[in-house]
Amino acid sequence: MASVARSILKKPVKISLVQLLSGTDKAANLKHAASQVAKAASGGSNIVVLPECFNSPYGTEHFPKYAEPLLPLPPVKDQAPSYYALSAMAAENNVYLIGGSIPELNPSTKKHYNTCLIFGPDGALLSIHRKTHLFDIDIPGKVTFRESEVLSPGNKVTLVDFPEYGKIAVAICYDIRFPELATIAARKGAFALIYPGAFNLVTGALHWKLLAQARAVDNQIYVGMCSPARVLDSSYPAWGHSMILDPMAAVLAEAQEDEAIIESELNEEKILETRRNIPLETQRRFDVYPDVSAGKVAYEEPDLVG
Ligand SMILES: NC(=O)CC(=O)C(=O)O
Repeated sequence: MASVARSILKKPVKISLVQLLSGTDKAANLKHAASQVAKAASGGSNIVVLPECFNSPYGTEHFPKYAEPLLPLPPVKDQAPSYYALSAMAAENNVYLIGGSIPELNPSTKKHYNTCLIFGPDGALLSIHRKTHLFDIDIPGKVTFRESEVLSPGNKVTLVDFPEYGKIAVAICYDIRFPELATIAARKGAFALIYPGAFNLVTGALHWKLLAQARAVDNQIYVGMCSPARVLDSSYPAWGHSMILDPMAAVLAEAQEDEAIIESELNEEKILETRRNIPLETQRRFDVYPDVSAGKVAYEEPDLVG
């Protein structure tokens, strides 16, 4: 039997997911995001989450046009308006901000990424997650998408320490389909898995809630999935239905398709109770499936920040 890191949530924390309505005007998107983050914070949230590609439309044709150079950190102010807008949103509202994602350009390699920036309440950058599994699918006649035509993948599991509360794993959208990433983060002590994500009307209807519940029930921790609001006349209408689930995979809060802010309070007792009642962590049989735990984990690699 294997021992695992306990999930630690030092004190209850209120989290808000902003299901944001974005359009084609980046400056307007940033301004609107700032007003919605302020609204979420004024309701008492300590952690606020924005959706995938909150500053731009979602689509391979849009990524290069909206991309900002972030490296070397800190980025040049007038080239990275989204970075500085997110930092200001966190500082002005005294919240931790999981800044959805933005298209990123690495100016030296010319590679593009789908990148989440995470800021602390003082406005300092805490971590960066680049979407690790690119969304390349083809369901004939329904949905075809090839992020890899434009984007490069990130290469790590991102576990962010929020010193007052504990650790949160952050990944983006298609990353949720890979349970290994979530399980590694949970074993390293995360109390929540947060996924900014933009599923579509085909896969959203089939898999969005299923995957959220699967990751919660696999790992017995909180899960949050934060979508853009649905814009039916856009090239990629998002599924919406941002949701927060508890460690038993019960839905605590769910948006519909329109812009909305959903919130929940997370506490450690619910994690511990779930793990007491269904004690998966002491029942695992790594002697039967040792390869699952033996892989080299890129989480150990240096983060871009720090
Ligand atoms: N947009 C994504 O990255 C993922 C998605 O829509 C899906 O997995 O389905």
